[in-house]
Amino acid sequence: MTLLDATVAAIWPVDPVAMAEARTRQDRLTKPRGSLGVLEDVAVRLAGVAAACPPPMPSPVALAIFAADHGVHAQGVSPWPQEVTAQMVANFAAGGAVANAFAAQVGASVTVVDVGVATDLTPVPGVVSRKVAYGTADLSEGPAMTREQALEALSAGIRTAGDLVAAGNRCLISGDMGIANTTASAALISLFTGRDPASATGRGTGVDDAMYQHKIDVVRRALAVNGYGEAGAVPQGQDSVLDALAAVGGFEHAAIAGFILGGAAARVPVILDGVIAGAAALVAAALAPDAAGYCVAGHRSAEPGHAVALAHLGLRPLVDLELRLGEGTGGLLAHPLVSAAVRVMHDVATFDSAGVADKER
Ligand SMILES: Cc1cc2ncn([C@H]3O[C@H](COP(=O)(O)O)[C@@H](O)[C@H]3O)c2cc1C
Ligand SMILES: O=C(O)c1cccnc1
Repeated sequence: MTLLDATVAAIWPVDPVAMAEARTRQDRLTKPRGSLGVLEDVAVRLAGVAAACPPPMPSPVALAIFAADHGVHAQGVSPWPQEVTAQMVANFAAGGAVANAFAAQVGASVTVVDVGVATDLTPVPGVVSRKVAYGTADLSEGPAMTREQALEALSAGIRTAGDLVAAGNRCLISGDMGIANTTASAALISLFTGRDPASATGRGTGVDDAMYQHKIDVVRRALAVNGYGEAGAVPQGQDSVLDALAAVGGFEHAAIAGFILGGAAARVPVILDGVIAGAAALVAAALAPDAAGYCVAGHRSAEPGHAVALAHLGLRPLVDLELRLGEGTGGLLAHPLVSAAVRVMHDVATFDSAGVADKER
């Protein structure tokens, strides 16, 4: 049995009994019923994740940033040079990126994992090496990776989640770094939702109008060249899903999909970041439909494909601040909201215990 098979087999639906208990408890707390809006749903979901009411506080919390490079960069789909991936990895390890600042603000640890950066990062201290290859092949000319490589990158994510949970973490946040990865994200989202590439593709780090049209064409070509040009080709079954991921994904997408599966198998919530995480979550849910229940959508990115992915997954984003950075920044910002939602379940008195009169029925 592969690590992926064992992980998928360990994923159960979120617990309906704990969720019903949590919903009942919400209604007994000293507040008008439903007055905490979406936060009540978050608390109920976390009860289902942990199969416990109240659920444990989502801390300690760990961010994992998965970094990789993309052959499709050669098509001119990003205004930034590919070397920025490796340079930003060094920046994460040195504590100098926005993700580090937000992580410090919310008390999250930061783990940086090289799953496929195009340069040798072994000399960089503080980077975990789970490198599958030195970047993917160009997805607009053929498969970005082999099925074996996709499986290896998925396993890297599963192992990272397993290590972080074994170290005592009770909440995981996904992060990404990979110049040109919004192109692979668009291709995955288009492929797994059946939506046209034009509605799944965004401007990433800020391409101009001409480059944006070209980027949509590249995504279209990627789907066609890999045999997904026809509508209704949404993959079903593990081998088909792995082949689709291998065809148009990135190593960090595969790793984040594995990270989600690893969190779900351990009954630990995974707060998703932006469009890269959204694309990866589609892959995770295609491999194990129950995994989506373990995810909280941290935010909605400015990338149009992100909303498409979240709608397909049935996830409602908690924060909408027009962020378009990645790294885990949107997931980190949502963590205090998730914590507050759960703390309510622990700390707030019930009408009975506090002697507060309930409204007349
Ligand atoms: C300095 C810098 C820091 C970043 N941190 C995250 N990204 C984000 O932007 C990249 C995707 O955008 P595109 O597909 O347009 O290349 C990814 O690396 C993503 O993590 C960054 C990008 C840059 C330039
Ligand atoms: O949605 C994101 O996370 C995102 C958007 C643009 C560039 N990088 C990441």
